[in-house]
Amino acid sequence: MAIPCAPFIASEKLSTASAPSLSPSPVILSQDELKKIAAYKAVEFVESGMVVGLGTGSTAKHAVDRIADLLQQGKLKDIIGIPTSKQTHQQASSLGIPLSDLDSHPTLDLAIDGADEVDPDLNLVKGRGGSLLREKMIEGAAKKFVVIVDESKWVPHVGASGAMPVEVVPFCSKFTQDSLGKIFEYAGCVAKLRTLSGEEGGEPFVTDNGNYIVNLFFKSDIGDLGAASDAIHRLPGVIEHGMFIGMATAVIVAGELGVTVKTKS
Ligand SMILES: O=C(CO)[C@H](O)[C@H](O)COP(=O)(O)O
Repeated sequence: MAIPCAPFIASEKLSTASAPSLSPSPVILSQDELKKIAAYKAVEFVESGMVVGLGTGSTAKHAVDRIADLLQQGKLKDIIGIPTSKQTHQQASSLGIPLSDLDSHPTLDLAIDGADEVDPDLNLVKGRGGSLLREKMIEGAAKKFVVIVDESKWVPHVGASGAMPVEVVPFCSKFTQDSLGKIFEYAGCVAKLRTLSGEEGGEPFVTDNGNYIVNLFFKSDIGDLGAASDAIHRLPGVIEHGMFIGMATAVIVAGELGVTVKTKS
């Protein structure tokens, strides 16, 4: 594994400014504080001169803020950020991070992003924020992809905690939705078009690329992820799915007991 792990201490204690020194009662950190801790740890991997993929979502937002702070303090220089969504583009440009894209920078040194699920093999579900296509393109082009999560994202298998999103073309999306459901009938799949309101029949959510999202909900483990991925890709109406199989170089997990880094063995 190329990623250096020395800066990480497995189960390292979290430092909390507000923790009373001799108090036996534990300090309960909010989920957002845990996300921030994981994000700040990941930014320790960013070095001056790097081209860095900037993820999307509430965890990645902390990493973008941190990179901007370090640039402002002069502790980082000459960073080029590649944003994975319009939302992140907006955040990073408002903070003064120089930005580019994959056309101009086809190889990234590092990408940092959150995830919706992480399984024991470090396979991910991403895209519940709707940005899975750009995330997969950009993070797939990175030499190292560091995933930042709080401990609630650990799952025993992909799809265990909720939706696995699939980006589809708007043309006859009902047909594609039904076809996706049929592929995973064996796992009790329910396929639902993502709507702005979250209500069935509502106005569809539209991605940054002008497409729709079909959320797949599984009642049981879908099994072989490679086979599942191939089956989804064979459907012509599909653009991309939210399973990030074997893509993570490292996963930084912040929990009540500390920060751990998981790498593929
Ligand atoms: O894949 C994503 C967006 O498309 C996000 O990384 C994922 O949804 C995690 O979000 P958060 O950090 O807000 O929990």
